Amino acid sequence: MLKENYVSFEIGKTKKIALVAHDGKKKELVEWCDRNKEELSKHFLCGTGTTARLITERTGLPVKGYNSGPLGGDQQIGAKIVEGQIDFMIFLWDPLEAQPHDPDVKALLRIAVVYDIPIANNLATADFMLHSQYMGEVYSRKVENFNKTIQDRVEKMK
Ligand SMILES: O=C(CO)COP(=O)(O)O
Repeated sequence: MLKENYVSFEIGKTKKIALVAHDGKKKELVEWCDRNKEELSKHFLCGTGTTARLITERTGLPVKGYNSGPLGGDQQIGAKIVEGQIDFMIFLWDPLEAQPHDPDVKALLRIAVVYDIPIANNLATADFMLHSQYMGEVYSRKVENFNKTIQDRVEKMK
């Protein structure tokens, strides 16, 4: 039963990492990326517009930039998660500052949980993730089998 409701996704050794930080946390994330640029350079990096630009300027690492968060960047990253294009995310959201796009922030965090994406919301977690043995291995994460869910729902509606 459990088996048919879940499908597993294989993640290669090169991870696709999303990097996002609110304004009050950007300096922290940029400095963390600089300290860890050797490890990060082994992976594919992307991020919301301003965060991506600042990381590239400081570290020289290529970071594919989406729109700025308040202009839809969080949603673009959420869509990439749904498409299987992101393996894990470092998202330093600011617990002390209200955001105009709070619904987008929530949506991104929610969809990352739905798709079993590891998420670091602070640098301590980011450190643990980056130094995990799984970084150098192929890893399988399990997500609900959405085709099965749709099929079950369609059956119920009949
Ligand atoms: O607002 C953000 C995440 O919610 C981040 O967007 P920027 O990187 O464009 O500032």
